[in-house]
Amino acid sequence: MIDSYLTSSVGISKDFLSVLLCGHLTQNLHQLYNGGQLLFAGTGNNKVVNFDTLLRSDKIYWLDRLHNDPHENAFFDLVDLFVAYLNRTCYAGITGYEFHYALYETGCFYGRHLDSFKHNGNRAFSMIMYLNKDWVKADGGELRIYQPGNLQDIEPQNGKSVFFKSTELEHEVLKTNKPRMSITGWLKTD
Ligand SMILES: O=C(O)CCC(=O)C(=O)O
Ligand SMILES: [Fe+2]
Repeated sequence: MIDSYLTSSVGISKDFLSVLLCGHLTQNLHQLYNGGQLLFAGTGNNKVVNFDTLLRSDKIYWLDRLHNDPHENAFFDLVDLFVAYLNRTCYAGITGYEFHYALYETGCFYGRHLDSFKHNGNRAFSMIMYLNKDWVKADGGELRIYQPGNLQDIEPQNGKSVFFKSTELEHEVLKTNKPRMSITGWLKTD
């Protein structure tokens, strides 16, 4: 993931999460969704909310070690290893992170945006991991990344992870034709 990030500014790994862990996390996400625990991403915030609800229609739930969920914790263990490696080899200076599950219902999208705004200024890197078995092109829901003179469309296939600088790359999620699941997060600096 880091190699491809260094060559093209967009890191992609096909198997950052194992198939087994993807299965468990997908199950968690289904349970949270069926239990009504996923909430519209803008809900309950400050004035940023109005802007967000026009732009995005995904539902989210924040992961937390305090949930004591073995699979969420296995996920965080993996992120800890990745962050330690990134800090050691690239002097990235990451001191924290935040991750949420996301579910885009059929017809949902997330318009073109940058992840790092004033209100979440210390987001350094964006990471997205997809939890969608048997995703095909007709399902839509690509992550579209804008680089100067170049559009990159990434299909949200199971286990695939994407990594890029939050302050630099604008991106959007194209309309999905079936429910689309992921874990999205940010590596942060002080
Ligand atoms: O799910 C994706 O592919 C991207 C999500 C995203 O851009 C975000 O949550 O900020
Ligand atoms: Fe984003």
